[in-house]
Amino acid sequence: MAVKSLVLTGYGINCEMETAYANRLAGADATIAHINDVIDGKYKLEDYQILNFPGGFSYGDDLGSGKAFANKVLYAKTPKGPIMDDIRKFIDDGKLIIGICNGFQILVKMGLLPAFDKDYRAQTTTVFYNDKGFRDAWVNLKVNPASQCIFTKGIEKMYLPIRHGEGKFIPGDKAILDRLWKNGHVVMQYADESYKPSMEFPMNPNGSVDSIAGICDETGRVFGLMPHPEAFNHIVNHPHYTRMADEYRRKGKVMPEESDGIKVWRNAVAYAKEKLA
Ligand SMILES: NC(=O)CC[C@H](N)C(=O)O
Repeated sequence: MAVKSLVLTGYGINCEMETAYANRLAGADATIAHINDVIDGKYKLEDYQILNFPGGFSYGDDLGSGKAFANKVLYAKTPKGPIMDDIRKFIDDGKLIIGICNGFQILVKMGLLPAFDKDYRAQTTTVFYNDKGFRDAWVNLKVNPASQCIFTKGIEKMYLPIRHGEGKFIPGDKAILDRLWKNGHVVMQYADESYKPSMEFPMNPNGSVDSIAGICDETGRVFGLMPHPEAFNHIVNHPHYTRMADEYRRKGKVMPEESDGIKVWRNAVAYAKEKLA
C-alpha cells in the first residue's frame, strides 16, 4: 500500500518543500496542497493517511504565530461541511497528524493538541514569545519514554534545528501540566549536552515550561513540536558534518546518511502501512 501524505501550505508557510521531501525519503507519496484548495474540496483528507502542518510564518504571525491559520481551519467549510468534521474523522479513522513549529503553534491554538478527552476545539495550552527573542540554533532533545507518540517510537534522543520567536510552551495551569505528564502527552524536552532535560538557556531556547519541546494527543497519532525534523533530512545538514565525516574517514568507517529527522516519518509510514493498509 502506498502511504499518502498531505503537506499543507498557505500564506506564509515556508517549510512545505522540505516536509514533503522528508515524507518521500521515508517512503510516503507526498502531495503539497494549499489549505484553500483543501477547503474548496480539490483535495480530500480522506484520501490521505498522514497530514502535515509545516513551519513558517502563516499570515505573517498576525494575532500571534499560528492563530489566524488555526481560526481558518476551525471555522472553514468545505463543500461537504465544516473541515473540522473531516479532521475529526481523520483522527477517528486512526490516521496521523504532525505539526512542526508554525504547524505546532496552529495545532495548539486550534486545540487539536493536546485535545484532552478528544475535545479538538478546547485550547488548554499555548506557545508564547521566547524569553530571549527569536532563536535560530540546533538543540538536544530527550524523548519521553512514557509518551505514546507514534512518531518518536524507538527514538531516545534527537539533535534538531529550531528557528522561531514564539516557541515558549505554556500549559493553561498546573492541573493541565500534571495531566500532560500523567497521560503521556509530553513527547520531548530540550536537553543539555548529555541529553538531560535543562531549563538553562540556550539549552532551553525559549523558556518553555518543564522545557517541553513537543506534545501528542492521547492516541499518540497527533504530534506537534517546535524543532524542525524535516530540516535535518540528511547527514550533510548536521552543523558539524565536516568534522564528523573526517572522524569516520580516519576510522575507515562508512558514515550513515540517515538523519534524526527522517526517523519521525519512517515511524509514521511504518504505522500507516501496518494499521491503515
Ligand atoms: N520556523 C517557524 O515555523 C517559525 C514559527 C513562527 N513564525 C515563530 O517565529 O515562532
